[in-house]
This record gives sequence, C-alpha cells and structure tokens, in this order.
Amino acid sequence: MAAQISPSILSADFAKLADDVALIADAADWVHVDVMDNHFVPNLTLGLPVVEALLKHSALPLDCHLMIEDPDRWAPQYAEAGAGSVTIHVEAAKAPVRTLRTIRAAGARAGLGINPATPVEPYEDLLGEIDMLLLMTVEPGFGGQRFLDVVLPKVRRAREMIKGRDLPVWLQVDGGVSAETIERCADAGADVFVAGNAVYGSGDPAEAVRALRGKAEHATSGAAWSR
Ligand SMILES: O=C(CO)[C@H](O)[C@H](O)COP(=O)(O)O
Repeated sequence: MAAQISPSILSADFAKLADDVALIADAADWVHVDVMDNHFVPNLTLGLPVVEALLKHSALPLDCHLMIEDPDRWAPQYAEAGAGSVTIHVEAAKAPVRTLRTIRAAGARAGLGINPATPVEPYEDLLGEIDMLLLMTVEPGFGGQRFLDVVLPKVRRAREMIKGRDLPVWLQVDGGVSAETIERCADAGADVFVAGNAVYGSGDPAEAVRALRGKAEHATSGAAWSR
C-alpha cells in the first residue's frame, strides 16, 4: 500500500480548524483528530461536538484517535457521526472486541492504539478485528515531542505479525514523525504516518505533507518488508 499521511490538528490553530484542515485537503489522506480527556492522558482537547462540526467542513475523512478512558462508551458515537476511522487504546478499552466490531458495523475503520511501553504481541489475535494498528512513538498527550526510537523494533514486529497473517491491516505511527524520522518508520514497516508539528509547524503545510510522503515512499520502496 502507498504511504498515507494523516496530519494531526493537535498542532493546528483550534480557533480556525476548518481553515487549517483546508490547507492540507489536496495533499493529505486523512485528518488526524486527537481526542484527549485529561484522564487517560494529561491533556484536554476536543470531543464529539467538535468532530461533528469538523465533519461538515472537511473534504478529507477524519481519523479519530481516542485517548480517553471508557472508549467502549464513546467510540461507537464517533463512528456513527461519520468518522472514517476510530482508534481506541488497548490500555483503556475494557471490551475491545465488542467495541471494534461496533465501530466497523457503524461503517468506520477500526483502529487499535498501543502506547510506547505496551507490548504488541498480546494483541496479535485481535489483528483480524481491526483495520489499523496505531503504535505511539511518543508518550501520548502532547504534540511536538521527540520521537522515541525505542519503539522501532515494535513497529518491525507488528509488521511481521501483519504480514505473517496476510491481513490488510494498516500500521500507523504517531508522535514525533518528521522529515528526520519518517524514513526510519517506513523502513520498519509503517504505512500510515501521523504528523502534527512537522506539518502545522511549517510555513507550508501542504508542501510539508508532500515532502513527508516522498520520503516515506522512497524508504518503503527499499524496505525488506515491502518486497
Ligand atoms: O497523539 C498525539 C499526541 O498524543 C499526536 O497525534 C502526536 O503527538 C502528533 O504530534 P507531533 O507530530 O507533533 O508529535
């Protein structure tokens, strides 16, 4: 699969989200929406009403990443509202299989998120229940953090698991992804890249997305996992 770029609006201007989303509409594949509740992570961002409003103004599908307690209660509502993808965290979900199935039944892609210190192996049996695995490459909660190289072996392991089962599961990396780090992520097996600061912290967000895509695709074409 070709590399996909999902710019995170965590680094956009919350007072003009629709305008900032329009800036990347012709360049990106998704709009990554970080939903934080100040419980699962120590930060508070936005919730369902803002996602519902944004859906009316975004030409791109929304990739909603729920960093919240009780995702089992809330995730189905994001899917029913029209999100293209809804990701719940293994550290927070109490009934992940049921919730993932409910997300899919509502017509959204189902994602499973994993924090840096959480191993991926215990969740191998859930790969058949998901459309995307999200591996955090920073501790969740804030944009603009330094990329955690220590997660790269887990990206490789996750790609091996997906390939071994021959599943159409996308592998997303989120946190500290930039022009300096995206090639390492692609080489390890990632194919969907969340970038906040690297896109919205640049003078030309659309050009930043194109540059990230070019680097990711170049690295993927030479990567052992893609052959
Ligand atoms: O989930 C997140 C933080 O929890 C953000 O999506 C992520 O950090 C993206 O921002 P940046 O690319 O600036 O690191």
